[in-house]
Amino acid sequence: MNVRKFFQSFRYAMEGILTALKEQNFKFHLVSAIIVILAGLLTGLTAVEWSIILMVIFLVIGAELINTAIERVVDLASPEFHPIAKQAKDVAAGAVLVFALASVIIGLLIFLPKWF
Ligand SMILES: Nc1ncnc2c1ncn2[C@@H]1O[C@H](COP(=O)(O)OP(=O)(O)OP(=O)(O)O)[C@@H](O)[C@H]1O
Repeated sequence: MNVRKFFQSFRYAMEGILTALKEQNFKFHLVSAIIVILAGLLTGLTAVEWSIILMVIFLVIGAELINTAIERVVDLASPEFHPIAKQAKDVAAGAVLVFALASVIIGLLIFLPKWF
């Protein structure tokens, strides 16, 4: 195993995350994640509940990263307006929305019984 190459790939992945950080939607997901983690700390969650909450947070952020990558590739391949380019971007955005909706439902299922 080439350790140097492994760490270089890690650095590139971190650069990708920093690039996506400039996206408004990515910032929104990060702030939401911080609020949910603070709410979890204040509420008190079991290990299983923390695992589920952290999993959905990372899934939404991962989906947003893939969405940003798709946006960039579409912009590169189709700088001019094209209906297929629109479909690609909108479907990718739809995927993030599906993950985000699932995370909201899961969050409510975990937090609401503890609060009320
Ligand atoms: N090259 C394109 N061809 C066709 N439709 C596009 C193209 N670029 C963006 N769109 C569409 O225009 C709408 C608005 O896109 P907008 O520019 O606000 O965001 P985005 O391009 O999807 O993301 P970002 O601005 O973060 O790169 C969306 O429905 C998107 O799919």
